[in-house]
Amino acid sequence: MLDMVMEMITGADPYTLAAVGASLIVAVGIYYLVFILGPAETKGKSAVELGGGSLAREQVADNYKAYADFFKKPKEIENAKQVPKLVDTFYNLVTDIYEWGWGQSFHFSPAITGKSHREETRLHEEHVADLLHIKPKDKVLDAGCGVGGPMRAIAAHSGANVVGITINDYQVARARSHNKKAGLDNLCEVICGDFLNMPFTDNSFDGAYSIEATCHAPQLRDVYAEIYRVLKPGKLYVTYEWVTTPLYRADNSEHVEIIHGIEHGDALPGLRSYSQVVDIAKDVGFEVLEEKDLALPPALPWWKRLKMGRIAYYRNHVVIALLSFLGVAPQGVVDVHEMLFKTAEHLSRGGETGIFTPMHLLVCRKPEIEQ
Ligand SMILES: C=C(CC[C@@H](C)[C@H]1CC[C@H]2C3=CC[C@H]4[C@H](C)[C@@H](O)CC[C@]4(C)[C@H]3CC[C@]12C)C(C)C
Ligand SMILES: C[S@@+](CC[C@H](N)C(=O)[O-])C[C@H]1O[C@@H](n2cnc3c(N)ncnc32)[C@H](O)[C@@H]1O
Repeated sequence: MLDMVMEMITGADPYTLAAVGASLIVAVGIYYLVFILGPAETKGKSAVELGGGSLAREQVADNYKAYADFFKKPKEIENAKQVPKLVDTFYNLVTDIYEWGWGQSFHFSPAITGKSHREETRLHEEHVADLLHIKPKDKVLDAGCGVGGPMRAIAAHSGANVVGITINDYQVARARSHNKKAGLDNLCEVICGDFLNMPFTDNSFDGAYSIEATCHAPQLRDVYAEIYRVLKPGKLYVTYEWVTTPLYRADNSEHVEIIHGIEHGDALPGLRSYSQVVDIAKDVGFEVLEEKDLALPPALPWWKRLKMGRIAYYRNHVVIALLSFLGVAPQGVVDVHEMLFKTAEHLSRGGETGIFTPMHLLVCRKPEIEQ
């Protein structure tokens, strides 16, 4: 075999040799970009597998257009009833890219010196379990569970049974497969449904949490009321909320532009302020035991990783554009990636200016005796 190759090489004219050499270099370069260098953090997804979730590949471009048009003016969304459907579309479009470029937990965490992104994420998730005081055999709700990164950490840390709900059926399939691989499918269950109208009986959970998910609700009151309904009296609900902080000024055009950019790139029907979320929690009947922006010092910037990743995102963009050009990735994925690229910029600016936080903590209790 080797003899044959040597003969081909020594017998070939210099032009053929140069062409073969150049093709080899390009092929090795593409392989290196896509498979070796890969994304910022590869977690069970490779670039060649990027798709549109439950959408057929030819539907991706049109769905992106429908999404982008709908969330153009988030604060003026006329038909709030359509929001969950468009949020579902959003997660069909972004779930693969999130897993590929971020990991299995779709949220931010305070940076911690000397800790990896994975460790910071796990600690931020275990904090929820600790605040809930949950124990083995408890039944806990994860409202807006994504592909289940937090549920696995919380189940493993506490031994409790976690039931997750997400509007997106592609995420259900991903979460179930990850649960099985992690050997946690005995503790973690995932269903597809709307957290504004959950298929669970009243007073049936020993605890509930939501991590960076209720911001997708057109009316926060509706999701809080549902969580209140399914919680047993005396039990706790912990949430990490996306909100504007006291530093946000509605008459500052830069602030307005940043918040609008965050809403548009993250399927949000209008961000709420930190004080609104507390008022709404109290309004639906919760006692608010603790309220705190976990992003404030001494916590280190949650947006650090987002900002530091910029070079990797350029590289990801090249990889996605190439795969789309070759017909491997569906049409429209490049636009989705570009939208995420822009939202990363808006999120970082929201963090740097201090006008936005993705981790406004609320610890709420459903009273033993309802008022
Ligand atoms: C809570 C929500 C999602 C929070 C984050 C998990 C995601 C918000 C923005 C996302 C990303 C932005 C840039 C992408 C980058 C261009 C790409 O190359 C790799 C993936 C990103 C880093 C992506 C990863 C997930 C986010 C950080 C919302 C939606 C309420
Ligand atoms: C940013 S992801 C966070 C996922 C998960 N909490 C995590 O931290 O990895 C938001 C999640 O909320 C879910 N979600 C949004 N609106 C929903 C709705 N109306 N009903 C159920 N889930 C919803 C999305 O499907 C997604 O899983």
